[in-house]
Order: sequence, then structure tokens, then C-alpha cells
Amino acid sequence: MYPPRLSATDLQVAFPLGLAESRTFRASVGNMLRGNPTKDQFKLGLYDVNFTLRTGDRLGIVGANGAGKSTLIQTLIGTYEPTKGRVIRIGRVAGLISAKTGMVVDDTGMSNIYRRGRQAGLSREAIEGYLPKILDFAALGDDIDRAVRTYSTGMSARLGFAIATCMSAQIYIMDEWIGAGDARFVDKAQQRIEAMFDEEHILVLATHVDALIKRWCNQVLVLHEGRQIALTDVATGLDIKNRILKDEAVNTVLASHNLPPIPDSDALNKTRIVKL
Ligand SMILES: Nc1ncnc2c1ncn2[C@@H]1O[C@H](COP(=O)(O)OP(=O)(O)OP(=O)(O)O)[C@@H](O)[C@H]1O
Repeated sequence: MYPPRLSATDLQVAFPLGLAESRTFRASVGNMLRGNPTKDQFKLGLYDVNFTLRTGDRLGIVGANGAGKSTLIQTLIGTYEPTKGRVIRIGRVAGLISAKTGMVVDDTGMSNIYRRGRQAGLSREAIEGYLPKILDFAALGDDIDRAVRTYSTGMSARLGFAIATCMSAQIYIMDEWIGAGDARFVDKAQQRIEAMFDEEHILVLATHVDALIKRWCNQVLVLHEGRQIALTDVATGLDIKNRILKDEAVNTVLASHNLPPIPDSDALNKTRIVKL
């Protein structure tokens, strides 16, 4: 088996801005005259993203609200298709982006374990092999046979986390939903993730919590208005993010770390609405 790898090359994700009403010619003309977006206009949610992660790499993704963190996570997992560039995933990916990710909420917890196992390409026997570990971690008791829609957020988080981390993935891609459980679960989940900090796994974590980045990551990617502005060590990445949050000029902050500037923000804003 090849060692795991996760890479993004010239990644771009654009969201259509076209309004539903502009399906008629009259509405389209009206929108154009009012300066509203037309059907063929897109907003860049993410662009210029480039990195390669190998075993042992643990990447923290940081940035202000709307910087593009969730868009990048969803694209790495494969929920969003890039409009340009590409993502390469080598190895089994576990995406942990919300407590109920990938679950059919009308089915029981147990059915969901089997479904997720099948989706991961595992045989019934293999899933049964993982089952005791999953049930132990989820600690749902008899509730495992109830529909997931009846679970609290914390119960769903425990089950989702147990499924994702007990079925031996090599690449873990997470948002900060992990904080959804109670203190005991968060502690257990943190220990479980830390046990994977070895040469066989890749971790990607998007979060606003600096302490988690410091504890779990060994490199940081800073996003600003959808663009990757730095891929660097943890201390530098957090400093850049925090100074930008305090409204320091982006290029001043980058220059203070000897990093290349980004085009001036006027130019940046103009290029954010694009026609593909
Ligand atoms: N489905 C969508 N359609 C249109 N625009 C979107 C969509 N999803 C995200 N965006 C836009 O893309 C940009 C990046 O959003 P994203 O949710 O990735 O940011 P974020 O860094 O995760 O923010 P937060 O910290 O607030 O969760 C935002 O301007 C957002 O409005």
C-alpha cells in the first residue's frame, strides 16, 4: 500500500451568483441594469490554494469568518468539486465535519455504522471486527438501536467520531465540531486523535481555536478572503491570522515574516467576482 498523501494544486472553488429569477430574459436584463450578479457570474470562495501533505503532517487551517476554511475542508473531502485545479487523495479519508456527517438520521446508530463501513469499502466481517471498538467509544448503550434523529448533538458527535476514527483511515479532515460533546467526550476524542500522531496519518483541522492548533498541528495554512496567503509553521501562521483579525494590513504582516505580498486589496476585490 502507498503511504497516504493529500495535495491541492491551484485549487479554486467558485460559487454561482446567478439569481433564480434571472431565468427570464426580462429579469436578467433588470438584474444587469441594477448591477446584480447574472447567471454566469461566480464568487470565488477559494483560490490559489497549494500544498502537499504526507505522513506525519498535521495542517491547521486558520482565517477570519468567511476566509474559506469550510469551503476548503468540503473540497478536500470531496463534497465540493473544484472549479479549477485539483485535489489528490491517496489513502482512506475520514471526514469529520459535523456530528451527523454522512449519517442517515432516520436509521439507527447501528445501521449507520454498517452503512459507513460499506461506504469505506469494508466487508461485513471487517465491520464486525471494528464494532466493539466503535460501540465502546460511542458509549451509547441501548440507544445504538434508536434512530439517529433522536440523538442529542453530543450523542451524534460521539457516534460520528467513533465511526470515523475506529475504521482505520489514514487521512483525517476535521472542522471544529469536535467541541460538540461534553468535557469527558472532548477529552477522550483528543486523546484518540493524539494517539494517531505518528508517521502513518495525515490530519487537517480547520478551527478558530488557537489552543487546538498549537496542540495538534505542526504547520498552518492561513486563508484570507478565499486566498491562501501563507503556509508556514504554527507560531508564524497564528501570528499572521491574529494580526489580520486586529485589522493590521495583510502585506505589512506578511512582510514582517519575510513572506511574499498579495496583490493590493482593491485588485483582489475586483477579481473576486469572476466569469468562468
Ligand atoms: N454555497 C455557497 N454559495 C455561495 N457562497 C458561499 C457558499 N459557501 C460559502 N460561500 C462563501 O464563500 C466564502 C467562504 O466561506 P466559508 O464558509 O468557507 O468560510 P469560513 O472560513 O469557513 O467561515 P467561518 O469561520 O465563518 O465558518 C464566504 O464569503 C461565503 O459567503
